[in-house]
Amino acid sequence: MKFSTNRVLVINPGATSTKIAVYDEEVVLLKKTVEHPIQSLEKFPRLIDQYSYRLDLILQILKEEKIFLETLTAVVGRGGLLKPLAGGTYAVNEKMIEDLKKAEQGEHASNLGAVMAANLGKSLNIPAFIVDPVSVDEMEPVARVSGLADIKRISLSHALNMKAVARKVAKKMNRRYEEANFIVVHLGSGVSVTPHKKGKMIDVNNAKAEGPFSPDRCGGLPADQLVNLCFSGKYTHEELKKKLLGKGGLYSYFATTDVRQVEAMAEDGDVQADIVLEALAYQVAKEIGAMATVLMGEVDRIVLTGGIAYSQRIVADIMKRVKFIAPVEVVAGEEELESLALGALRVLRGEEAVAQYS
Ligand SMILES: Nc1ncnc2c1ncn2[C@@H]1O[C@H](COP(=O)(O)OP(=O)(O)OP(=O)(O)O)[C@@H](O)[C@H]1O
Ligand SMILES: CCCC(=O)O
Repeated sequence: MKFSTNRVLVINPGATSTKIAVYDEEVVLLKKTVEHPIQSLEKFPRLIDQYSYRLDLILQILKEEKIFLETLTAVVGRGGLLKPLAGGTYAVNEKMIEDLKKAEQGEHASNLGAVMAANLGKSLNIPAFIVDPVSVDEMEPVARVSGLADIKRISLSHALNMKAVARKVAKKMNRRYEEANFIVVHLGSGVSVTPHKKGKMIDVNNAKAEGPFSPDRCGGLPADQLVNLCFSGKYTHEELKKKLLGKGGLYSYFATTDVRQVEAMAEDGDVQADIVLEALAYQVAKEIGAMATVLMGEVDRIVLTGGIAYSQRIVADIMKRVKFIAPVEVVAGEEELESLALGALRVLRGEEAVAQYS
C-alpha cells in the first residue's frame, strides 16, 4: 500500500561507505551509514561493479528496519560525474545510466547513486531522481578560459551541499536563493569555493584540481614544477594522480587527513603543523577574495560548510581575512542526505520542474 505522503529513499554512496535515509516528507524515519571495509571493495575491478554489493546491503537494512519497499513513493541518489549540466533535480534516465557506466567524466563513488536509484525505481515503479550532481556547471563563459588553449576550466564541486546550505542561509535572511549573492565554501576532504550569483554557481575552483589544498588533495600547484615532477621518472601516471588526489594536501605533510590530529600536533608545539594549518585557511581566504571579485563585491554572505567548518581555529583564521567582504555564516558538517530528500520533495510537490538529462 502506498502512503498518501511522500516517502523517499535517499542513497548517497561515498568512497568507503554508503549513507542511506528514508524521509516521510521532511521527517527522518531512518538514517544509516554502512561502512565498506577496503577488503570488500578491492575485489571489484571497477567502481560500477560494486553496485549489487551495495544495493543488497541497503535492501537488507530496509528489511531489518521494517521499512517495506512497497511503501516508498520515490528514490533519490547522489548524482556523479555526468556531462556538465545546470543545477536541479533530474529524473534518472537511460542516457544518464549509460554515461555513468562508461564513466567518461571519471570514476567517483557518487556515480553509483543514480544507477542504484534507477534499478529500485524501475522494480518498484516509482520515480527515481538525482539532485545537483558533482558536475553541475553554471560557469560563465569568461570563467572557462584557463590561459592555455588546450585546456578548458571545468566545474566539479560539492554542488549538492553548497546549494542546499545557500538555500538554508537565504531562508534565514528571508530572501530567496535566486535573489541573493553568496560565496559558499565547502571544507571537506575536498574544498570547493563558489560564487553563487542569484542561484547560479558562476565560477568554482575544480575541487579535484584547482584552488586551495585540502586534507587529501593538493589543489592548484605551480605548473612548471609539476611538469618537472611528471617527467622525473619517480612516479607512474597512476601513482602521481593518486599522490595529487587522495595523498596530497595535509596527508602529504603529516600522513593523516584528520584535521583534528594536525591541530593536536600544532598545539603540542609542532611548528610545521601550525604553519600548514594556517596555510590551509590562508589559501581558502585568498580564493574567497578572488570569488568576491567575480561578484564585483556584491556579496550578501560568505558561508562556510563541511566537516572542517567544525574547526574553531580554521574558521577563525579564515574569518579574520574575509570578514571585511561580507558577514560570515558557519553551517558546519554536510547535509547531503537531507539535501537529496528536499530536492526530490520539491519536484514531487510540484514546487520545481524536474530536469531532463540528455
Ligand atoms: N570537529 C572537527 N574539527 C576539525 N576538523 C574536523 C572536525 N570534524 C571533521 N573534521 C574534518 O573534516 C574533514 C572531513 O569533512 P567532510 O566529512 O565534510 O568530508 P567528506 O565527506 O569525507 O568529503 P567531501 O566533503 O570532500 O565529500 C576531515 O579532514 C576531518 O578531519
Ligand atoms: C569533485 C568534488 C566532489 C568531491 O570531491 O566529492
